[in-house]
Amino acid sequence: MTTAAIIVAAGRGQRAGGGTPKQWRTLAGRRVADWTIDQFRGLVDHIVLVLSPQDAPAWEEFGALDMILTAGSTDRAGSVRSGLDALEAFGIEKVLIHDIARPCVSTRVITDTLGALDTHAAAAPGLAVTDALWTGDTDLVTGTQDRTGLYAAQTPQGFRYDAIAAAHAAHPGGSADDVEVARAAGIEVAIVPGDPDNIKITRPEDFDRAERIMGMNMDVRLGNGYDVHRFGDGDHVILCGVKVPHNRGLQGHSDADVGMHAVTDAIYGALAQGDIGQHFPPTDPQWKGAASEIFLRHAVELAGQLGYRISNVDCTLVCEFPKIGPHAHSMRDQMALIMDLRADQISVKATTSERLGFTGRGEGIASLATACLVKS
Ligand SMILES: Nc1ccn([C@@H]2O[C@H](COP(=O)(O)OP(=O)(O)OP(=O)(O)O)[C@@H](O)[C@H]2O)c(=O)n1
Ligand SMILES: C[C@](O)(CO)[C@H](O)COP(=O)(O)O
Repeated sequence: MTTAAIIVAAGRGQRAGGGTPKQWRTLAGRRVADWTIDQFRGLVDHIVLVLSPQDAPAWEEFGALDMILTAGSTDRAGSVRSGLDALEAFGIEKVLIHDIARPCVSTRVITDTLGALDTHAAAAPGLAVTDALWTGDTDLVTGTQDRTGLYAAQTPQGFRYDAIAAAHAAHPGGSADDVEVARAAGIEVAIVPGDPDNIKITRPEDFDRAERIMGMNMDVRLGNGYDVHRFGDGDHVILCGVKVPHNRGLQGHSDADVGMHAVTDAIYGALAQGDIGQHFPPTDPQWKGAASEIFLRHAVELAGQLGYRISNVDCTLVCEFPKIGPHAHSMRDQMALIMDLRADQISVKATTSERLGFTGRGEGIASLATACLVKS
């Protein structure tokens, strides 16, 4: 079934204060929007980001990524409708609708909601109300409200695409959420277990709460990689995916890209998934002369499959020659492309070993790398 997530991000975040709309403010080192969007990557086929026409930098930035962008409206329901319209030609069967302001949403909540659509026309996470409920007038309690059968509604709310698109088109407006729109059209909505951590950033103090939740749930992994290749005949070396002219070549079973091998091993190391030789044995003739980006792509894919996001990578090449400095930026950009990361998440640097040891004598090149992976 073709799936999509519509992430509504056109609100102005008035109640959160702070001047800048809450989705563009920083939470635990990254913008709220980045956390939220990343949670849906790999779980759905398409992501639609609904943006305000006022947020010009976001249009430019996210337009360069693999997302569908569309303009939101002055109310949430209008923004959702715009997201649904943007998906019209994509043959979507299941669609999730999520607030950008819920960055702590877990993979479990997303997959449960999506999974419930196998047997239900609509499903959404809800939390049974456990606190007593009062009615009040300014600072006085005026009564107690029966909490039986009451739930706090969360997102993502999931629907069969055709049904929710028709329901929104027919709705007069003024809905609290998409479940209300669906129910008004006679669609039955199943409740999947919500998550107390799936808070919506609404007021200023919610930023601290969300940061605490993220800190508690975050699994940060570090891995290191080390590799050496000796020089042999040749007129160039391949380092971090870039061909560098040199009076020697590097010897190896593959293309001997010592830098990329160290980075690949650092990722496998962080995942506790062995090393490059285990995944691509040097005894296997199919890897003879292979481009090392095959290995790096595999490690990156494995990280994604295991639910990790690569936060950053740092790679150091150790050699007297060739000089790395003039090529370091191209190496960084090439690895960013292969790993689908931003350039500022990758560092490629070099050092000599002061003419000491095998690298100092020009017998080969060594490389060290560190990778930081995060699961939240
Ligand atoms: N015209 C709107 C209003 C809201 N939203 C989105 O709907 C979600 C939930 O709304 P809310 O928390 O009310 O966000 P804001 O409208 O931004 O906040 P406020 O009401 O405090 O201004 C948010 O992800 C928000 O960006 C939207 O896309 N378009
Ligand atoms: C859709 C929603 O997140 C469900 O809880 C919520 O209703 C939207 O936010 P608002 O604060 O009600 O605008």
